Order: sequence, then structure tokens, then C-alpha cells
Amino acid sequence: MSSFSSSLSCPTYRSRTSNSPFLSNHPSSLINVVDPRRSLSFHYASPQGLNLDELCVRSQRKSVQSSVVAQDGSVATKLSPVEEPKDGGLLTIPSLEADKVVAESDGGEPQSTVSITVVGASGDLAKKKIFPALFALYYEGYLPEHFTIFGYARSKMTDAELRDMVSKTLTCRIDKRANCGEKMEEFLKRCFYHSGQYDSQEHFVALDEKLKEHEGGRLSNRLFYLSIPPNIFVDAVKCASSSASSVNGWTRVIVEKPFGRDAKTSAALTKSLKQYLEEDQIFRIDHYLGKELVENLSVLRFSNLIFEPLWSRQYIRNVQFIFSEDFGTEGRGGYFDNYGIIRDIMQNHLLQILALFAMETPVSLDAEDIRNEKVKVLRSMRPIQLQDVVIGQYKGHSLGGVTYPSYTDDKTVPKGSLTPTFAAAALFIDNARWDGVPFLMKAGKALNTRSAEIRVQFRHVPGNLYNRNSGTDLDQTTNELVIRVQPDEAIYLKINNKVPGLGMRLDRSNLNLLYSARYSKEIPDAYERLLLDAIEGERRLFIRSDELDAAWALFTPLLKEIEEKKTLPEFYPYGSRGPVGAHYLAAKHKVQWGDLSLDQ
Ligand SMILES: NC(=O)C1=CN([C@@H]2O[C@H](COP(=O)(O)OP(=O)(O)OC[C@H]3O[C@@H](n4cnc5c(N)ncnc54)[C@H](OP(=O)(O)O)[C@@H]3O)[C@@H](O)[C@H]2O)C=CC1
Ligand SMILES: O=C1O[C@H](COP(=O)(O)O)[C@@H](O)[C@H](O)[C@H]1O
Repeated sequence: MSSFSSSLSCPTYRSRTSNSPFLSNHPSSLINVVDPRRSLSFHYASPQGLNLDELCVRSQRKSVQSSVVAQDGSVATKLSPVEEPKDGGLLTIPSLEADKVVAESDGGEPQSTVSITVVGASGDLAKKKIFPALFALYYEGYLPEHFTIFGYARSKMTDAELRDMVSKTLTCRIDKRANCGEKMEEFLKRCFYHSGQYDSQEHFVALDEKLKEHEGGRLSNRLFYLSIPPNIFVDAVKCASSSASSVNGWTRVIVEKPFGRDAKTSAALTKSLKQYLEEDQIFRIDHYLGKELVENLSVLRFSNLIFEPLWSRQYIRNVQFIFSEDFGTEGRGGYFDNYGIIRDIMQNHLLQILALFAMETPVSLDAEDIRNEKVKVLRSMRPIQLQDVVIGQYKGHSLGGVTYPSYTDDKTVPKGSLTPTFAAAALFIDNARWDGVPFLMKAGKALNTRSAEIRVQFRHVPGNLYNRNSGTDLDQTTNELVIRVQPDEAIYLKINNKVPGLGMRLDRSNLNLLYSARYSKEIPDAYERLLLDAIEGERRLFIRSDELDAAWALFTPLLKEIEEKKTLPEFYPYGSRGPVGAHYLAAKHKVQWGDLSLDQ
């Protein structure tokens, strides 16, 4: 029997029972596993009938990987969900069964490994988001002890060239620059490149060979990130699953949007993917769900007594989901013209936030419980009427010697394109909680500012004693809760208070939680959270196929009508606040856009 330290490395979360008979003799035994990052202890229910000498428990956020070395030297590993602590902060891990046995490796190597393959590694998203997010995870110590990153694309590149390309995009956390260069070097040494076609089994077999080489006989877990255009998703999944999936660990695939163009094409994509993958292997990413303030939405709502009782038609007058960018489609016009702003932003990012905002309380924080509630609320939504929608397209102009282009000036956009670069819509949820409350969405490119926010406008105070002191526009004096997703992340509540002095004049003030003032830590990028979740098998922030179906069922008839009727978009100048029609739409539903008010 080899010793624990030489046969199995569990460096940060190590527990040792040296030849301890109690593991096999007792139904359960308490062991302390010190996790320096989370200070957890684990209550380990010992496996019955397995003669154990050693035990290693690796904590993850939602699961625990337990490994045992049996007396014959074999290593058994299991990933088990963690139950919530019940007594004294202890976590209970279900019994370990030797369901996966892998060869023990020599030299103190870890027993399992994660290989991350970025398919489309030469592309924009890989450079801009995926590699930097992987580095940030490595830098913060969130990647497993043993991991390998492979870039895969058709472009010819050596490992050194990939590293050079990746190194240009890496940055370090502001608060921890000390050994940044060193960390980058270490990270880049774990990055490799394989050139191949997306539809070639042969090339994926060659990738598999290389992955195996790096995995060195360890229990292999594989994550493929499809950062490629959607028309080649299925080819790549087919090849990855048949020629390069793990034989003894998990295989997961992160799929980037767009997930189809409408209900039919989305269903066809899901069906094709499911020829090669189980639903629980597919991680459909919506990066807005990985944003800190979107993550915080449920915390705000469900852990503060003051909010949840107000979260209904009884107290909320309207809710607004606003996305704006101060740049156009420059560089992505070819992709964008086939989709338009409704598919690009509303049907996914804004609708996902709406679902989280409006869902009923889930049974638990488990991914399936949350996603069940999201599906329910999406399916309760009223079909969107064209008369409740305004579309726009930006046009060029010159200001102060600077010329701003029109959407159709982009060479990759067909002349005379009617694709909307702006849209505003009024949506309704026909259930008891939200009956009659307008949920307004607004999304646009080439506007005056870059921001994303949720605005909750509360009802008027009934019989308000201070109406006389509040000015003429009572809508302007109601409470408003603003969740600013970006930039300058903040949650603030507009309240009425008395201006100090001997008179009685009311003022609007903000109770303001500005993240940069409250927390010194840099906020992680959405892709960091989502990649970590995919590695850990946490599905809460990924879109299940029935959620996707419900989202498309809501938007497809509207998109079809706009396209069939060739509805003309209202032009708005680049850098403006968008088409005037958006104001009329809001006014029709007795709403004023909060982002346009004087005291935003
Ligand atoms: N970029 C972004 O900000 C965002 C992107 N997305 C989505 O992420 C995915 C990747 O985006 P992005 O990196 O911008 O995409 P790119 O257009 O940069 O494509 C990624 C890689 O795919 C390969 N590729 C491109 N076109 C084709 C083609 N017609 N046939 C075969 N291979 C092709 C190229 O690699 P090679 O030639 O070396 O094989 C390219 O480097 C897409 O699905 C996109 O919709 C989602 C949100 C934001
Ligand atoms: O998915 C997309 O999102 C980006 C905006 O993302 P952000 O995190 O920078 O706010 C948008 O520019 C792009 O058009 C869209 O496809």
C-alpha cells in the first residue's frame, strides 16, 4: 500500500486517516477537511464494505469529490452533491461507492484532471473573454490542481503562437498584482493548440490523443467550449462527442448563443445536439446570468424581508429592463444583420433577467428548482403584440467634426436592411402575482450611453399626506429600486425625504449601495463565474431546453410578423437616446422610462 502523500495528492483539502480501521467499521465518521478558501468541515459517511486506508475530499462549491485509496492501491473517485449544512455547519457527503476506479498514478500526482478545449480558439470571443476568464480562475486558485487547456481551430498555430496570442489579452486582478507575471507564465505553460477542421473525426481523434497524453492516465473530465459560428455547432459536437469525449469522467459542452433564430430552428438545434449529448451535458450560456448583479437579484429579493412582500402587482407599478450600448455593430454587422436586436439581446439576456425577477419562490436553490420556476413564469407570459413594440435603426450623422456611421454603412450589412438595432416592448405576465403590470424592455445599439439596468417603479402611496409637498408629477415621487448591472454596479432605492430646514419641502434621495464604495474586490467577469460553474457541474445559470423553448415561443410570432410585414424601423441618430416611439409606447402604458428621468 503506497502512502497517501505519494499516491494521491489532495493538496488544499486534505484529510488523512492513517490505516484507520474506523472508516470501514463505522457507518459514519467525522473527519475534518480544512478548505482554506471556505473553512468547511465535512461529515463523511463512510462506505460500507470497502476496505479503505485513505481518504481525500476535495470540496467544490456545490459538490464534493471524494477519493479513496483501497488496499489494493486502486483509487476510487466520486463527485457527490453536497447537502446543505444542517447541524453545526457540517456538510454531509453521501457514501462513496467505488463506481469509478482509475489507475493510481505515481509521483504524487492528482487523481483527476480537467481538460478544457476552446473550439474556435482563434476567434474574437476566445481572445476577448474565454482565455482571460480561464486565467482569472487560475489566478484566484479556482481551477483544479491538474488541468490542461487546448485551443482548437482551423488556423495553423503552434503552441507558442497560441500562448503569444493569449498572453496579449491576460490581465491581473487590481488588488493582487504581486506575482502576476509568474502566474501568467505558469498558466500559459498549461495552454496548447491543435489545428483541425470542425467536422473531421480524424482531427478530433488526434486531439483526443493529445488530451490523453496530458491527462496521463488520470480520471479525465472534459469541457468543450464551442466558440464558433452556430452553423458548425452540430459538426463540432458530433466529432467531439464521438472522438474526443472522456471515457471515465464527465464530458460537458458549453454552447454559445445564438441558439437558433426562432422556435423551429432552435428546436432543430436542440434535437441535433441531443443526438450526441444528454441534456445535462449541454451548458447553454447566457453571459448576463453570470453578471454579479444578476446573480444578486435573487439574494436581494429572497433574503430581505423588506422586498419580497412588495414583489407583486399590489405594490409594483411597472418594471423596466434596459440595455444600451454607445457603439454600433462595427465589426459584427454580418452576424448581427441575420439576428437583430430582439434576438441578440431581448429574447435571451433581458428575458432571462425578467424570468429571474418575476419567478415564484423556488423550492430550493437547486438548479432544477430555479429553472422550473423560470419556465413557469415564461409560459405565463402573454403573446407580444406588434402594437406594443417599437423598432429602430441608427443612422449616421456628423457632430463636432466627428462622423458617426449608419448601420447600413457597414460593408457586411446589406443595403436597405430593415434589421432593428433598437427595440422597445411592453410585455405582460398573466398570473396572479403580475396581472396588469407592464414589464417594459428597451435595448439598443449606438445610443448615448452604455448601461444595463433593472428599474422597479412602485405604486403611489395611498392617501399620501405629503402629496401637496411633492410637486405636480406624482409618478416622479414614487419609490424606485434600481439595480444597475453595469457599469458602476449599484443597487439604489429612491426615497422621499424632507429637505432639512424649517419649511416642509420634500426631496428625492438615493439609499445607495455602490459596489465600488462598499467592496474593494474587483467584480469577476461573467465568463469566470460561468466557466467555473460548468467545471463544477453547477447548471443554475445555464439555460435548460424547455426554458429556451418558452423564450422562443414568446418571441417567434412577433419576429415573424415584423419580418413578414417588413415593418420599417424608426431611424434615430447614432449616439442619441433612441427613437421617440419608445416614449409613446411607455406613455401608452402609463410609464416613464426611469433612465431618462432627471434624477436617474
Ligand atoms: N464575440 C462576441 O463578443 C460574442 C460572440 N458570441 C458567440 O460566440 C461564438 C463565437 O464568437 P466569435 O469568436 O465572435 O466568432 P468568430 O467569427 O470570431 O469565429 C470564431 C472562430 O470560428 C472559426 N470560423 C469563423 N467562421 C467560420 C466558418 N464560416 N466556418 C468555419 N469556421 C469558422 C474561425 O476560426 P478558424 O478559421 O481558425 O477555424 C474563428 O476564429 C459565436 O457563436 C457568437 O455568436 C456570443 C456573444 C458575444
Ligand atoms: O450577447 C451579446 O452581448 C454583448 C453585450 O455584452 P456585455 O457583457 O458587453 O454587456 C453585445 O454587444 C452583443 O451584441 C451580444 O451578442
